[in-house]
Amino acid sequence: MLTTRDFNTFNFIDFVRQNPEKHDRFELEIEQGKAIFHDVGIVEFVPNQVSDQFVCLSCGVHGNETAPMEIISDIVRDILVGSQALKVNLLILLGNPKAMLQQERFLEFNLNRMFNHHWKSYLEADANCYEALRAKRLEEAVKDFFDKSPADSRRYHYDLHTAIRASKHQRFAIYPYLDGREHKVEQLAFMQDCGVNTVLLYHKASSTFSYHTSHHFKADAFTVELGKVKPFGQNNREDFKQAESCMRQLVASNYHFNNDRDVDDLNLFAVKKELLRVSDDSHLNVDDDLANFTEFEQGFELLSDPEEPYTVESDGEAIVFPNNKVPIGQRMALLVEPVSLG
Ligand SMILES: O=C(O)CCC(=O)N[C@@H](CCC(=O)O)C(=O)O
Ligand SMILES: [Zn+2]
Repeated sequence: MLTTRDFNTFNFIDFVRQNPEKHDRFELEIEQGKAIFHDVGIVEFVPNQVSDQFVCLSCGVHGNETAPMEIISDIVRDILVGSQALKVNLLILLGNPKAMLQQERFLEFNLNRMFNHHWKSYLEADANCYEALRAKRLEEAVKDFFDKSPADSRRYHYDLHTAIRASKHQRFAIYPYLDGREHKVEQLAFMQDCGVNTVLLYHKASSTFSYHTSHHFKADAFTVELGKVKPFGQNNREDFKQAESCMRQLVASNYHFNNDRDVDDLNLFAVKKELLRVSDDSHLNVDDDLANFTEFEQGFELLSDPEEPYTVESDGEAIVFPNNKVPIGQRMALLVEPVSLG
């Protein structure tokens, strides 16, 4: 149990490390409101003054993506201490505690392919599947949180990640499919302010966390890739300064979303095609360390497969998230092309 004395030295990552399985729910009165420790890696902050903003910040959905966890841990400590203003309803999530303990992307299955209720089929196959149980728990947590938000309130979810490999665009975000709703200039401008100069517009429903909250709660949601995967303690926090500062402004209700902003400098891409593993023989003909957004020339056989190979159709098609180590049926890469806002 925590006491006020511990706040200055509180480290959210260590706290999760010490209680990776389960802990009882407990509440703390803090100067700025209330902190509710619902479960492992699930903390809600309720500000003293009623707010119509409901912000969810998640990190560690992949256990080896350490920089966002370090940032969120510092924000949690500073709210507890009182040096970070708390003016919004805030839900903090550390996605995959057990994978975090091992600094692995996941234990058995990719947690970020289990949202939008996809965990159900994994639980049917194995009732103890850790990642499926965790996806279910995280879905409950965001539901309980956003269900408290009145219809006319603002809901946000930024799911913070780092990518496996380098990227031609150092920071980029995925704007999940909006089921026909319009992309918001204010959100793209927020990404720009976070130091994210590239946004990928997703083309269909998916099983990611950001699509889940966007779809079910109409949250303004993004998966944000803030840099490259590194072990704990080896992240250069300067590289993440802009994003951290924007998240802190959001929590303090000091960030002003503006739909009149100019986002012409942003690189926008749309998904042209998802390359799926269709058989054991599916193989991407790229180096493991190929940078995200690398472009290819027409005619290059990018994906070899006896049944469904893929040859680049036009110059300039670029690849994002290439991964030869995914199970059959999952995406091996995204093929993207530049677009402008319609
Ligand atoms: O670097 C990689 O190959 C993967 C980085 C990562 O974890 N990306 C997310 C993107 C989620 C989305 O499409 O919104 C993921 O693959 O889960
Ligand atoms: Zn990730």
